[in-house]
Amino acid sequence: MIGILGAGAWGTALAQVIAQDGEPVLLWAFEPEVVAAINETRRNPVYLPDRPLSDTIRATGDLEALGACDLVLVVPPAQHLRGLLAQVPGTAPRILCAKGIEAGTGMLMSEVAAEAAPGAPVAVLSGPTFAHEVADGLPTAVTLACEDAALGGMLAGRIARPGFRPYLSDDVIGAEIGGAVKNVLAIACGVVEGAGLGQNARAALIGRGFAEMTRFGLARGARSETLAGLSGLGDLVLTCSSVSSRNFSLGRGLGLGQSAAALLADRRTVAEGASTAPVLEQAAAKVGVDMPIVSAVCALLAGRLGVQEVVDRLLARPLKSETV
Ligand SMILES: NC(=O)c1ccc[n+]([C@@H]2O[C@H](COP(=O)([O-])OP(=O)(O)OC[C@H]3O[C@@H](n4cnc5c(N)ncnc54)[C@H](O)[C@@H]3O)[C@@H](O)[C@H]2O)c1
Ligand SMILES: O=P(O)(O)OC[C@H](O)CO
Repeated sequence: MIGILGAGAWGTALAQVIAQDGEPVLLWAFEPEVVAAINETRRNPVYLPDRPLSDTIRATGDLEALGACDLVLVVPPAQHLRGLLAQVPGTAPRILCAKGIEAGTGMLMSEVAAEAAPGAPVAVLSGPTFAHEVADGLPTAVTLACEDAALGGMLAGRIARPGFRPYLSDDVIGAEIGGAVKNVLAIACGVVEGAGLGQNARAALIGRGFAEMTRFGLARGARSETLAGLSGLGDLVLTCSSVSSRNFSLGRGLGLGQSAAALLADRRTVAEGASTAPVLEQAAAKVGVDMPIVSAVCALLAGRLGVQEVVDRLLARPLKSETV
């Protein structure tokens, strides 16, 4: 049986994909009301409303119950991954689906998992995947990265479905960096939208943001073809183009003049870029990588600079070569 840790929009959508052919899925939810709603109404009204769920999905609030699963998809917000994963017994493979960098440690999710769940092999699932589209069965392709090619192939076979196509990679760090960095860049693109800076500016941010992602990724040992693939450029384009992205929507609010504190207060859904941005800025400085767009997002989120100041500063930087 496949277990899923986290019944937000993404964990619930993944449960629905996997259960579509009748495979049993055990879905752990943090909130008791979500557990009850899924089991009693076949819906997740909090995080994925209006999508009927398969009868073979059973929800639980007991993390230890995931120990009975032969594969666990790990889908909580990045900042909760360590504490939750440490409570799941056993050494069954874990597929890490959260996109972010841990605050305080600067660790990628695979590095956190190595500490929190030693002995359990890990893979990373990342790519352009709006949960509501996946839950609706629309065609989706993802990167599934695993250092052990044989295990990766086995895991791909376990989760592939007719409309859900994993592409294999052995570049775990590359897949993680693409997913974490694009969330921060999506905030920047949302700012462009909210402030009415135009489509040229949005395309420039995607292009130069990808240069930042590539510089940082290469410095951390990622491969350029991974960053140019589904989990990097693919997800960057998706998330920088639509208010379906929570990160883009957060940026749009900043661009409209709202404060980050007001935008982040009381929200139940996660915008991972907000917590990843400052730790990414620190991690980049540590490896000597310049990430001016990421730094601009940090300044906006912290309220140190306004939108116009950030734009002026980015445009006033010394002229330079386009190459990464
Ligand atoms: N939603 C998507 O389209 C999507 C797609 C791909 C990847 N992801 C990634 O998946 C991860 C989960 O995102 P999501 O969209 O499913 O979440 P969500 O925004 O839909 O829901 C928030 C989640 O946080 C959990 N949560 C809140 N407080 C908690 C606490 N104190 N302890 C533990 N859990 C708590 C909730 O139970 C819920 O599962 C993120 O890293 C996100 O970047 C999301
Ligand atoms: O809504 P966002 O910004 O968290 O993006 C969701 C997914 O990561 C898109 O691939």
